[in-house]
Amino acid sequence: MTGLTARLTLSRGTFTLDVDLSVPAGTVLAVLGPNGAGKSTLLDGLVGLHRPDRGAVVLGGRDVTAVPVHSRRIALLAQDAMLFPHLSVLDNVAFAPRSAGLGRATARDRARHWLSEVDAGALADRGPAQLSGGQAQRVAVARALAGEPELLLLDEPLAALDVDAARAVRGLLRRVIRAEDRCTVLVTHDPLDALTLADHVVVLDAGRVVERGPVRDVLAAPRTAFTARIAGLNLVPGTVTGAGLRTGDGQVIAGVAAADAVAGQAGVAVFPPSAVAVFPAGDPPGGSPRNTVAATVATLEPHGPVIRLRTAGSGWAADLTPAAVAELGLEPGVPVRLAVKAAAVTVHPALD
Ligand SMILES: Nc1ncnc2c1ncn2[C@@H]1O[C@H](COP(=O)(O)OP(=O)(O)OP(=O)(O)O)[C@@H](O)[C@H]1O
Repeated sequence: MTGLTARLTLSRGTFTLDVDLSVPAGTVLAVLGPNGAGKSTLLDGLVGLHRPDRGAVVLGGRDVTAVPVHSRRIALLAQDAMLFPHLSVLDNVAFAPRSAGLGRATARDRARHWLSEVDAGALADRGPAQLSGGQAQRVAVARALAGEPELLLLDEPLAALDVDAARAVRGLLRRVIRAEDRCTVLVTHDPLDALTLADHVVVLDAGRVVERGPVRDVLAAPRTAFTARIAGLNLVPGTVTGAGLRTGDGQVIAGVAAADAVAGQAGVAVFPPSAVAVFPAGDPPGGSPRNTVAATVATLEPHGPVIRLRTAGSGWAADLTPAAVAELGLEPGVPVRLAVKAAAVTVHPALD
């Protein structure tokens, strides 16, 4: 197969990473996971900074497991641009083709091409110290691509940028990272990056892949609490019933079952915080059929234009307007009743 296939078992102290993945050429795989899940360790294993205890990294049909880092045709774009401070922007970008043996003039031509691809042609003669964070990251993208890697690794490439610069570089990456003869692995904390940049996603937890699939499928129907949280969704585990789901403590949540949910088997009820209404404690809401649960406000945090309330007890999240927060007198410790309409809840089979 062209593209990347990797089976890696490698240890770091008491931590073990044990994953297999494949990234067809021309596609982008996002890697999501909580802190300490093993995302950096995975990248180190792919780059060759860490020899696996077992397994193999096969890139474009070549087994590169024993190939030194610099000969693997892999480029890494990290959170910080890490440009060489003593070289001009142009020579930073020309560095990889120079290292690959191209003459100075040809390498510079290629660097100019990539700088223009990332809309940074006008920066060619500047030094790295004269660039904004967003400009430096643009140049770093050009530098990564100028080496014509078979595998491009992106390690939280937008994490150090402010919102506007992140948006611009995300758009740029969308435009340039996909190429027929290259595959890309993107490590990110942001589901938006996965949604906008990647075809497939794997979710790592404690060194193992706990979810994988097309990005939209995984984020729309997360099967683990971590994915539900980063996708911004509520997720309640339990057992699938004819009418929805029964939780471990006997609560029944009415919902719409996905086609592959089987009554009696493990499942998860999934619903967005925007579908959760908040009422004063003990005030049962009327109207259409709703699931209600007693809870206590744990945190209130701005989430775009709304306030995201998280509760202790049920752990559900709800989105409210600042006016509603004021009107209900919500603050940590206040008891509330949460309600979600059955029609807003979908029940999916769980992994285990
Ligand atoms: N040099 C090391 N020696 C021993 N253990 C390590 C070393 N580096 C990392 N670890 C451990 O390996 C595990 C995975 O770490 P890793 O950095 O790969 O996670 P991550 O998913 O990239 O986390 P983050 O999102 O915080 O960057 C963690 O438990 C970490 O403590």
